[in-house]
Amino acid sequence: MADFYQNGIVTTLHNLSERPIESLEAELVEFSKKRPMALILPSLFSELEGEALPNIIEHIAEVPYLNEIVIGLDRADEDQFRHALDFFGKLPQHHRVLWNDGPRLKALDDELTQLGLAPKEMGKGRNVWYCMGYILASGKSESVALHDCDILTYDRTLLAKLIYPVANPQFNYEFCKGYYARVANGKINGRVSRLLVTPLIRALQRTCGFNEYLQFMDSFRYPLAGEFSFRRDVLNDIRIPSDWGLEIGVLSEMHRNYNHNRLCQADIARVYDHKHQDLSLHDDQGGLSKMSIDITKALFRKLATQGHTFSTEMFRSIKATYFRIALDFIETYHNDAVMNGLKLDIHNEEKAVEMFAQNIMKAGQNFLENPMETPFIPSWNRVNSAMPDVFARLKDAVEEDAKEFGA
Ligand SMILES: O=C(O)[C@H](O)COP(=O)(O)O
Repeated sequence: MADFYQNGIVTTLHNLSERPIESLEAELVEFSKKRPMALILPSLFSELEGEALPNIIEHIAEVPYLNEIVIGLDRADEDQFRHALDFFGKLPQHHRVLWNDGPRLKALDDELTQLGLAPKEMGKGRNVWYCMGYILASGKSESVALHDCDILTYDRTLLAKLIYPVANPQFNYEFCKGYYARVANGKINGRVSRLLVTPLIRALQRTCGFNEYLQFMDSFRYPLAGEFSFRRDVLNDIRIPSDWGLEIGVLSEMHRNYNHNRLCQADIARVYDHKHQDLSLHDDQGGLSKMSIDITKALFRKLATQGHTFSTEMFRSIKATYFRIALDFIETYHNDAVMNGLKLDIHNEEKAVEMFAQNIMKAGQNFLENPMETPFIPSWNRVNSAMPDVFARLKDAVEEDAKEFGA
């Protein structure tokens, strides 16, 4: 039986019973009358050809409570977009595919670039941002869930549990973050979450002194989960990073905009596995190496907005403190694995920690050299005030694409 502890400052909604999916969904269908629901799927074209997404779509096709599905499609040419329309055409729910590389959405993006309002980097953050804009533009949904398209262990229970906290009209949550055990195929995964994020937050708590934001971040059981849900009004004011700091950035924005009692996390899956990226030991522009630098910079930036000052010496002591804590964590994870009959390769874990430690210095140096650099995409409120017809235009572009390229 799962635990029921509330160890952090954010409410945790656990999996305390094996509640049948039919019973959860029956409730969600009732909720949807008061709070219509949407799902955002940020996807790469390559994921349509992978192992995970076809199964995800089969499951979603069975979901009875969704009012709309918004798919953000990245890295697709015209033929691939046509194929994507066909692929997602299996969904019986109302859905739209945002062809982010198509001429219509590109033209809008170019205009936003001229106003200095477009995302500066390609990637998931940009994709999610346009999907959020589309949800605001369509104005049809009140509660919105978002999850990755590379989940190998997908089951529609994940979606039901993810959206439930923001869908139940008796609950007051504005935002819910998903969590799950990252154990699959006899191994403990989640290298960046386990070996960078948690030990770095603990190291920052030691070096920067008590900080409520760090306590807040430490409350999340899986801070890098790509699954979260929110009420529609969250979308107006959120600023999201376009780099790998997306998940951390979303949590930081929730901390800035809402009281803790409006936020929660929920246990959404018994098992979870996704596509694993390379550690990328020798190239800090790719894989988990780039991810770790972006995440570390996101944490430094947020602390700087809270009045913390940083210097090379400070980063050195953060790195040393991190390193000690992370090595102790490896022992903890190892013992946990052994007791459960799982595998944990200590050598690989230490290699990852050594690289993350170096990347903390790189992120720090980068922060000192470019203190004003920000990967944040402007909020939709700001974009709407600079371009008052932006929502109508975004919606029209998507509709026109659907008309022109659909079957
Ligand atoms: O969640 C994480 O820590 C990263 O996405 C890496 O996950 P992995 O180690 O399971 O590939």
